[in-house]
Amino acid sequence: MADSTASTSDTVRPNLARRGLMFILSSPSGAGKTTISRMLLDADEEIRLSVSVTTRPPRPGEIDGTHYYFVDDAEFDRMVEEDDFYEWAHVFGHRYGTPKGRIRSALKEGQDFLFDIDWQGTQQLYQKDRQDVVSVFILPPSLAELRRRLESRAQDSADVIDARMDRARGEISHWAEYEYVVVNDDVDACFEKVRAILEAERMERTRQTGLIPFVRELMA
Ligand SMILES: Nc1nc2c(ncn2[C@@H]2O[C@H](COP(=O)(O)OP(=O)(O)O)[C@@H](O)[C@H]2O)c(=O)[nH]1
Ligand SMILES: Nc1ncnc2c1ncn2[C@@H]1O[C@H](COP(=O)(O)OP(=O)(O)O)[C@@H](O)[C@H]1O
Repeated sequence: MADSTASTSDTVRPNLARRGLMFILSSPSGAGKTTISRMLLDADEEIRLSVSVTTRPPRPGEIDGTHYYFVDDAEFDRMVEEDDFYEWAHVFGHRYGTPKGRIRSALKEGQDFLFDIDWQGTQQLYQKDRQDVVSVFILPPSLAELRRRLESRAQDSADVIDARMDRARGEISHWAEYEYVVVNDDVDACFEKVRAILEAERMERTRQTGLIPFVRELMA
């Protein structure tokens, strides 16, 4: 996590304090956002996944509390009533939501969060917290390749894959609401591009709260 350890030594690079950011990755289902998210979480210690709550059943290999918090409809209703969500939406006949947790206070301390959420959630986060959001939309190289990936993942029935393909055009139509758009053709190349966006956004001037005292000292 970033902290303010500006050193007086000329040889030590200061690690300036900064606000964390809310890094959103969205894509039509199957384009690869889960894959890219996991690569980013493995490679980068400063970003943490915002684990969503969902009413959809777990897929093989998904762990409760790690990939999602899996709840039933009654529990989701209770959380909505108690205003526990930052945002929530209906997707593919299930409900998905971002629990509030301690996101706001952690952002102030320089913690970055990764959000694997859809365009509806992205719009809600923009409305609530414009300054901290960075949004990336991932496109598949073609619709034929999108179907191939959904089939190769082998976790959905043929009906569910058809439904996801039907929805893909609708999801892609939201591409222009995102700041960055990356085509996921080669997965390593896509990952490097997404990582470069994150690195650049961390250096955005207004996010670097440690700059003012640092520059003041430089000029003193
Ligand atoms: N708005 C919103 N969307 C979410 C949330 N969590 C997941 N989603 C989206 O719900 C959609 C379906 O997710 P999932 O069932 O895991 O299937 P996927 O499309 O293969 O990732 C994806 O577009 C996710 O980005 C959330 O907390 N809020
Ligand atoms: N660039 C790529 N080339 C080939 N296969 C990919 C690529 N990116 C992801 N995949 C595969 O496509 C499938 C869907 O990817 P996933 O990350 O689950 O998508 P999403 O989270 O967007 O639904 C997975 O089996 C994944 O391993």
